[in-house]
Amino acid sequence: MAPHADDSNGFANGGGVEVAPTKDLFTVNSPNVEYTDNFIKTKYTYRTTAIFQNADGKYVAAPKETLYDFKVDRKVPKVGVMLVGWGGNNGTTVTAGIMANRRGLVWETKHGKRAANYYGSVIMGSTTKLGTDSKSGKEINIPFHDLLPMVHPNDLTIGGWDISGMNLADAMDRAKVLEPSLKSLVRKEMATMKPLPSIYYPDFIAANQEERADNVLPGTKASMAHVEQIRKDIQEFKAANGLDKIIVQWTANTERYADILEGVNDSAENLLKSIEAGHEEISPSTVFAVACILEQVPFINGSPQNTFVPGAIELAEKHGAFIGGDDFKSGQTKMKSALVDFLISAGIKLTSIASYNHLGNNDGMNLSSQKQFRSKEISKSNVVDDMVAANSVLYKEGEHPDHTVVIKYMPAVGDDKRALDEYYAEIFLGGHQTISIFNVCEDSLLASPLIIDLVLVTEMMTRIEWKAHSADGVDAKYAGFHSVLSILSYMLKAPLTPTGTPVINALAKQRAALTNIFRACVGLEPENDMTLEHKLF
Ligand SMILES: NC(=O)c1ccc[n+]([C@@H]2O[C@H](COP(=O)([O-])OP(=O)(O)OC[C@H]3O[C@@H](n4cnc5c(N)ncnc54)[C@H](O)[C@@H]3O)[C@@H](O)[C@H]2O)c1
Ligand SMILES: O=P([O-])([O-])O[C@@H]1[C@@H](O)[C@H](O)[C@@H](O)[C@H](O)[C@@H]1O
Repeated sequence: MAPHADDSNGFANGGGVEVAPTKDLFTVNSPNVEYTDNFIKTKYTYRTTAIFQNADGKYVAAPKETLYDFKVDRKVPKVGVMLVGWGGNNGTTVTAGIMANRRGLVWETKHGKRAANYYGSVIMGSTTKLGTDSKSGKEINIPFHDLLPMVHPNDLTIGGWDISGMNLADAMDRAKVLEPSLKSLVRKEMATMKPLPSIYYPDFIAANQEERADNVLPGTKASMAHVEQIRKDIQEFKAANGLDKIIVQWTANTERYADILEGVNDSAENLLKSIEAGHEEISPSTVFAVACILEQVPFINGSPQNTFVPGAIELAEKHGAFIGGDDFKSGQTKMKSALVDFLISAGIKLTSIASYNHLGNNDGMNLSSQKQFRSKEISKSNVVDDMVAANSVLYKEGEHPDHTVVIKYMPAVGDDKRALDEYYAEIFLGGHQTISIFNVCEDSLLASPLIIDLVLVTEMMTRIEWKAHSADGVDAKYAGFHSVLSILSYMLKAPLTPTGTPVINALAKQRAALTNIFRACVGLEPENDMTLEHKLF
């Protein structure tokens, strides 16, 4: 059914004039949803449960309703993605992958023909339940990408920076990720792509990376000149390609953690002063983040280091710029966040997690250096904290499973990481359950779809605004979501959240948050899977 035109208070009155149906896969017929040529406007009742504790310590639960107005810009812009570390395994793989999809390529492998796809992308490869068929009662599921007017990855323009000046065809060969038959089909176009020179502060990544650093800007410490050069690169890339919007992602090497120093990077003002002064504790990734924030371009960190020092977060909030991170959640950890959620929510007391992997790509070589490994060890270890803390039946205050993370560099296996995990748990009457998993992850083929999802969701968030709904029609101003995009957590190992807010790592909860926030933007209730229509008759 086509939507209705709005009435005086800006929302459909259910009896207005029909407007032309949109080209979207679906429309929502509701008095709380209005479609115009440019916007979807919804009046949304956000229902939660407020908990109070009375004098004798008992909880009192009270349903709570908060009214919001959401506004979605339906115009899909022309979007550019600039990758820091473009010449790496992920960067070359995601570039070739989008190229292959755009051209509908099919190539020969030893297992027969293979066609380009977006498997592993939650936005492009999964579906979401829209609702229940009013006649048959069957679930109606739609491609996740159709839930909101999102950019299509085939339409993305890709560029970026690398400390290695190798063109993307040669870098693709260096990465050793893709089949030769596929590489031959994209080689010509990839060879025309050359990363922009980048900033390189040797102390932040492993010394074994030095030999590829032949494409660097002058200076080995932070400087405003570096910030301005990155901003200029962004502006020129946007203009040269006729783009409406740019998203920047860090898929460069894992850096060591930066020390959080009072007066240096603890506030926006101090961080800018420190960059001006060339302080040696400011990392390349933080300089990129500052440049993007000042350029009002979203910056996403796909690596585990603490790019977003307190000063960077404050700067983003001050400028209303989007940031997100940290560390793509591609294989071993993604599985962990689902398995731990299953075990603990099933009342099984997980007591030990051993996560070992070895890999032979350049990332693995960089991680063979202890300081860079430590960044990864942190992001891979914290992923169970919320699930353990939520279950006081199994775990006493402060109690948690043993958890060890080991990563070894074994050049022979290249990008095909071998992950060996053991989950050991206590079960009924003193029994034990041991789950051992051997998992070969082709790391870059798992991470590249996440790079795409992070771009699509981040870009969509730049077109969503909200305000508190006021019944008396007082026109509060629309605003964007908080600068720290915690909605991205499904794609990330160590989700960055607004200061003081909880970190959710449980994979199902992360996906539900993404789904239901997008559903709210078209005026639909959260999916709860109660299916009472199939239980009460
Ligand atoms: N592939 C995965 O499964 C996966 C999963 C989670 C996180 N990550 C993270 O993503 C990042 C990239 O992974 P990868 O496998 O592509 O690594 P890679 O080593 O193949 O690529 C990193 C690229 O970054 C470049 N680089 C390093 N410092 C730079 C700088 N200051 N500016 C610009 N370029 C710079 C390197 O030259 C290299 O080309 C790593 O930090 C890795 O930990 C990867
Ligand atoms: O996402 P995930 O498979 O848990 O973690 C991976 C690690 O196991 C791997 O050693 C590292 O090189 C990748 O960058 C990635 O972080």
